[in-house]
Amino acid sequence: MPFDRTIKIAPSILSADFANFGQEIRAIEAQGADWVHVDVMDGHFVPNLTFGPAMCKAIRPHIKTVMDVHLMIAPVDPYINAFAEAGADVITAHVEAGPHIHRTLQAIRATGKKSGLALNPGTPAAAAADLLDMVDVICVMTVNPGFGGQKFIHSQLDKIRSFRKMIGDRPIHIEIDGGITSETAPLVTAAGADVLVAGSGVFSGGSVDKPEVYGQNIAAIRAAATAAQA
Ligand SMILES: O=C(CO)[C@H](O)[C@H](O)COP(=O)(O)O
Ligand SMILES: [Fe+2]
Repeated sequence: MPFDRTIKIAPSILSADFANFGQEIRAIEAQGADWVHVDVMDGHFVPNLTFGPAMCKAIRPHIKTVMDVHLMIAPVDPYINAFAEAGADVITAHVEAGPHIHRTLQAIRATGKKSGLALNPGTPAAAAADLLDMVDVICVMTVNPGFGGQKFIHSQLDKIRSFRKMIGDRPIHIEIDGGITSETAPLVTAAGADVLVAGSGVFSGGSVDKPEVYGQNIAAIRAAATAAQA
């Protein structure tokens, strides 16, 4: 996974057809997805339940790009090896998920995978300041985690700008998760983001029988994002 800051679109399969993940993943990749974002929820850290490592392992052979696993679970540490073995390329944990996030990031790095650190909307950028040497991806949540299709929280733009300054020229992606559309994409890339997760923004209106809609949605988000990139 070589580092560069060209805009990457990471469709979240939370908005895909759950009975058809293999075909859905092949469709979004054929239509231009750069990463595939997988939202793991435990019904405890967030008020929703989705997938575990077995599901990640089952979909892995369908992913040719990057498997970006967003863990919304607490505790995290007992499950890191399972998600690494399931084939994740990026494993992201939440700073709010426990008292020992530095240990969690060490454990992710020890698997040889890229480490991600996610922050809820109520958590300031400063919470990550002493962790940047342990992090490959900062994930700024622009919705409260737990559900797709929520409205973008504009107050997070200042946090993205703070991270852009804090990171400087370190090889750390700034990923934005929640409420990304072709309207909100330019706001976040102007503020400094380079990886854009989009669930409803990519999947709405399309299907495996109408994959060109995924392509149009991805292209519209990418064009708006790229034109505004800081
Ligand atoms: O982590 C998430 C929710 O907790 C999802 O990745 C995110 O909400 C994507 O969905 P949408 O683009 O529809 O907001
Ligand atoms: Fe996510």
